[in-house]
Amino acid sequence: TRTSRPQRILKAVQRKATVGDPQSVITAIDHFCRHREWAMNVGDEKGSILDSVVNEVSPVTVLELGTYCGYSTVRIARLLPPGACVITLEFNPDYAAIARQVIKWSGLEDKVQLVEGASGDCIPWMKEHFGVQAFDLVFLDHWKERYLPDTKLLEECGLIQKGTVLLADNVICPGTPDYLEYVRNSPRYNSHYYRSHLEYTKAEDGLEKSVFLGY
Ligand SMILES: Cc1ncnc2c1ncn2[C@@H]1O[C@H](/C=C/CNC(=O)c2cc(-c3ccc(F)cc3)cc(O)c2O)[C@@H](O)[C@H]1O
Ligand SMILES: [Mg+2]
Repeated sequence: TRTSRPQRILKAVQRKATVGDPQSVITAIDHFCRHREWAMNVGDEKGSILDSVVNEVSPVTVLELGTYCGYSTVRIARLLPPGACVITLEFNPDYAAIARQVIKWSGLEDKVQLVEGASGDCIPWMKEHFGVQAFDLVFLDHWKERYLPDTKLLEECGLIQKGTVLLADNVICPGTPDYLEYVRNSPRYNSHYYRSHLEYTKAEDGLEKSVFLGY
């Protein structure tokens, strides 16, 4: 096919959503992915759980690993008060370009810093480049085998401190067994599994919320 799936998702947003209205962007993507073409957005069901965790944490600085088309970036940013922001990492330049347009369409560009690069390369620069002390919330939704190494890297860089909340997508499907084992068995995390479904399907999936308890 001439266009990519992310390009078709952006077209659906430009056709169906209202500029400056984040909810209409979310609704347009969910409708397209449910009725036209499945895509790996966190989706509406798990997205509502993400919303509730964002509202509970009311974070000032959020880190998202894996922007893709920016669907969860918009979900998170729309709930942030003035002065709060989400830094989202994406190493695929084509996806990053689409996500920038989706985020712009939603009118939330002032609350979002999209960084093009691999998480393993960017995380060590977070403090220096963005003046981040520690993240209040980290949403993990990138390559599943990167969840654990990046969590350890965030710990080593002092970007996870007492009270930081990690929220991980897809802990059942596709699954992140080594990450789950780590956060569930570590005495330094308090973990909770939110049972749900794989986006736009009836398959089981869920989000794991892990609160760092400090050293
Ligand atoms: C180290 C590094 N640094 C920066 N960006 C990175 C990065 N590693 C990946 N990225 C970026 O993040 C997104 C990748 C997301 C990976 N997500 C999934 O694979 C995924 C898959 C499913 C799924 C479930 C059942 C199926 F049958 C098929 C697929 C559902 C999901 O929700 C997923 O998230 C993508 O935009 C990629 O470029
Ligand atoms: Mg996912």
